[in-house]
Amino acid sequence: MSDVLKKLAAVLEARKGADPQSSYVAGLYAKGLDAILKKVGEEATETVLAAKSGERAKIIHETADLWFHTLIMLAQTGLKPDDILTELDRRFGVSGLDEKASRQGHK
Ligand SMILES: N=c1c2ncn([C@@H]3O[C@H](COP(=O)(O)OP(=O)(O)OP(=O)(O)O)[C@@H](O)[C@H]3O)c2ncn1[C@@H]1O[C@H](COP(=O)(O)O)[C@@H](O)[C@H]1O
Repeated sequence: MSDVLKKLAAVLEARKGADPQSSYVAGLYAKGLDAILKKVGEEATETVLAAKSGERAKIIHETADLWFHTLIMLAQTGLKPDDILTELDRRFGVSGLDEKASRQGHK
């Protein structure tokens, strides 16, 4: 799968030292965690409405906005996408689905 999450997370880290006037992300950091969480909440609502509309392009656009703002939230709280991917990977392993998937792959 694409490593865009990792690349984007690196850009978001770099924006921590940027002028808030020069960058949307730096501007959000400057406003603080509450402002970031407000955006996450708004984007989550917009994603739900998009899914209800059933419009594929809208769902993709709003989910991208939600993921993007979630990545900013993670950066602000000292976390990286890998922390979440590791947790999902662990759950996948616990469910036994990875073993089943690899067995099917070897059929
Ligand atoms: N992926 C994104 C991205 N997705 C969404 N957005 C911004 O997130 C905001 C989404 O807010 P809304 O949907 O509410 O739309 P809006 O009404 O225009 O925004 P608001 O006025 O409500 O803030 C918009 O301003 C978008 O421009 C993004 N801004 C930046 N990026 C990436 O982040 C990187 C760093 O961005 P800068 O910090 O701006 O350089 C860039 O290189 C891009 O790759």
